[in-house]
Amino acid sequence: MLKIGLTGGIGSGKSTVAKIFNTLGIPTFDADAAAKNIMENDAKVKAQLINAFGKEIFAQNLLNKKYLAEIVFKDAAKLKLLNNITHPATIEAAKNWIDEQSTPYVIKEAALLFEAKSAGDLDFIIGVQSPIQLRIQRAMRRSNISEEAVMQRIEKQMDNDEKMQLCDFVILNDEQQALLPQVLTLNGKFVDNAIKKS
Ligand SMILES: CC(C)(COP(=O)(O)OP(=O)(O)OC[C@H]1O[C@@H](n2cnc3c(N)ncnc32)[C@H](O)[C@@H]1O)[C@@H](O)C(=O)NCCC(=O)NCCS
Ligand SMILES: Nc1ncnc2c1ncn2[C@@H]1O[C@H](COP(=O)(O)OP(=O)(O)OP(=O)(O)O)[C@@H](O)[C@H]1O
Repeated sequence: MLKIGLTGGIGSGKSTVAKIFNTLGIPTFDADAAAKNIMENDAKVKAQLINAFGKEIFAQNLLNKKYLAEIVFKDAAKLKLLNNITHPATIEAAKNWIDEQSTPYVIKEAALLFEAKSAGDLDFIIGVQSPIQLRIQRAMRRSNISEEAVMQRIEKQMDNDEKMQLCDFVILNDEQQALLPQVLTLNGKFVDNAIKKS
């Protein structure tokens, strides 16, 4: 089975592209959602988080995302501490999930594939590219945060041009080019490749 990574900066449209693959019957793993699930439900991770950031980051067992985001995206050392707690468990969850799938290929969607050094296990990586102004507007609207807060996150991610150069394929999500034909072309390539590999 082929393992395909799907990455891109904040607001680039990764989840939107992942949904299209999903409608074609391709299973997709969402690393952001998995990380949140682990943070709220894995007792060991939860204890490490409380130890690092205080019990205030949980309210009635739910992660107070706004509060935690305000702490970590302002402070590189605290973000590193958070990443060191969440990334190994999320990478492990992705591996376990991939082992359970049986389609010709699967998609792992993660904003930080390269930053978290989890790209090595994948056969191909798709990057989703969007103009920076669109990304900022989408992220502001989607998460109800300020432009400054979006910029703080962008500064913590790998330079976008560098990220796209590391990808095998790039999908352009500029709201001019249609996404579906781009996804269908890649789907054809991956199915062919999976057949050759088997
Ligand atoms: C800090 C948290 C609580 C903020 O939650 P919030 O709902 O506001 O954002 P969400 O998780 O939906 O992320 C939105 C986008 O922010 C960016 N982002 C998230 N975490 C990080 C990070 N550690 N470093 C850089 N950018 C990040 C990504 O582009 C992501 O797609 C949350 O992002 C988190 O728990 N992050 C740590 C886990 C993690 O690394 N997730 C990403 C796995 S790829
Ligand atoms: N082509 C598009 N046309 C219209 N809206 C779009 C398009 N692509 C993305 N969006 C919107 O922009 C927002 C961000 O998109 P999406 O969640 O897919 O990005 P993402 O890369 O997964 O973001 P993040 O890293 O911030 O989680 C969403 O509200 C989505 O509906």
